[in-house]
Amino acid sequence: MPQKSTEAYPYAFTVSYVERVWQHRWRCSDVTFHCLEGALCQQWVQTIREQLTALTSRPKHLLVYINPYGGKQQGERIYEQKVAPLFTLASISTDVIVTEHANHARDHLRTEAELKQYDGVVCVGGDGMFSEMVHGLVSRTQRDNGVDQNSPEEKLVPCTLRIGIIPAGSTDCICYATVGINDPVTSALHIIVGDAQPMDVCSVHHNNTFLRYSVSLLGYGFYGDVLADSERKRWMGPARYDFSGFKTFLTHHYYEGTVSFLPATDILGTPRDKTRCRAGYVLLYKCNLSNNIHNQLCSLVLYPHVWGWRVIRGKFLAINAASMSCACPRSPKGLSPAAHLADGTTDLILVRQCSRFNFLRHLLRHTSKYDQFDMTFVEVHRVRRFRFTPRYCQSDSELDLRENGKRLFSQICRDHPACSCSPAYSSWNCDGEILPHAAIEVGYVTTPYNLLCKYTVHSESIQTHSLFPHFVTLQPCYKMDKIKTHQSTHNTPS
Ligand SMILES: Nc1ncnc2c1ncn2[C@@H]1O[C@H](COP(=O)(O)OP(=O)(O)OP(=O)(O)O)[C@@H](O)[C@H]1O
Repeated sequence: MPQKSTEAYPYAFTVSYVERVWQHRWRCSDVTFHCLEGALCQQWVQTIREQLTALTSRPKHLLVYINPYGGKQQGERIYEQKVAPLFTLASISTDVIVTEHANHARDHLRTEAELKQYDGVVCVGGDGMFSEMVHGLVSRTQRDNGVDQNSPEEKLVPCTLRIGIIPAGSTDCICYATVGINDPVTSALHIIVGDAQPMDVCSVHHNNTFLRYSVSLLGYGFYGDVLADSERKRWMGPARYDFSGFKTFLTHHYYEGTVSFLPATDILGTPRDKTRCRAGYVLLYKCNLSNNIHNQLCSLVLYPHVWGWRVIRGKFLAINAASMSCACPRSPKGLSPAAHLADGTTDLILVRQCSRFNFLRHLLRHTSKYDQFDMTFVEVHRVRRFRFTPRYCQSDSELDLRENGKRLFSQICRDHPACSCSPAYSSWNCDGEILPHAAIEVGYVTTPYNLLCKYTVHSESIQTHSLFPHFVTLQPCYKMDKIKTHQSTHNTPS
């Protein structure tokens, strides 16, 4: 600000706000307002403070878990340098726990954490850390409410606490699919402004025993085999996924079994919709419905009339259940581009036995804008529940798919000599973890918690550099000589 104006308006205050700088990337900017009178300045500060305090959706106290070993092992640095300063600016107090071992966050949330004192729980890490938090929080909520987690018939009780994720992992698919970008600052700003997005969770069972929750991808066949192989090659770092992916593609194993599912027949959207919705239901985007109508529609689809179970037997290269789009930087539209985050369904994608060339075409569709499901050997169903039973039933001694891959393979070939090329079982990849059973039942897809993030639905209509009505924080009222000078901005409260 020119020296003359500074003298004319000696009082000032600075407002920080969130700015969209490029597509889904957000940044914090600030603007300084200059006043003639100290009292007027103080009045402005006071009023804006009151407005900010009245915003109940914003978190004030957060519990933060940092995985120091996720991704490129930058979790602590990312938090200290990029996230903590923003939380401080927004007057958010935090309790920070740097995890010391796998499942530290899960067990702490499940048993010790004093959850009542927090407005949300945030993890700094990848999808594995996020899954730990989901397991800790959802398990604790079900236990506190007397829900039997082992029963696939039971619907999950919602958690009151919200969950946030700061991307610091290898793939960060959940962050990408919900925020639209893997950027720690953008995620921190979504958390600060209190954006929240309900999310579906599937509970996975075997013989009426709870195995795990899934929020993104349950994959048998191709994605299970890729994960199982890549786990044995951890020493290769992130390159292991490419290596194992290529190897699994070449082996081209198919698996026989029976898929039974309960179709979600009464909902309006389908997995082949062209439009995208990251806020629960597609009509919000298509017809610009008001939030009220959107909420009514969401509750409508949560209490549906359901038709009977359908059964499909066959030989499958892949069976995938996508509870969200599963978009990631490599597959910007994801495995099921039109999947909704919170409509109580999952998109069940069946890829039947086909030639390698056709399977390659199918995989390449994940990276293109063309319809993923427009192939004769691919079918997709929006379902509320499903089961899978492999053709050759397992005995319990054969179940340790994680560690005994080779032993299992030879055992299977012994037991099933007709099988000369494909093993009888694959593994289930459940959000990046291998399940110990091939026969599974997925309970009702429910929406038990809110994610502190949001993939803005009307993104196309918002101009870059637009000012969001979210004041992040307010600097105190200073005399002009105490604040930093902003040459480019000159705002004067009237
Ligand atoms: N202190 C720790 N030491 C070892 N392992 C940990 C620790 N804290 C968390 N973990 C485990 O590390 C696993 C991987 O972490 P995370 O998901 O953060 O990173 P990633 O696997 O690199 O990323 P992504 O899941 O996005 O590919 C998690 O399953 C978690 O259980």
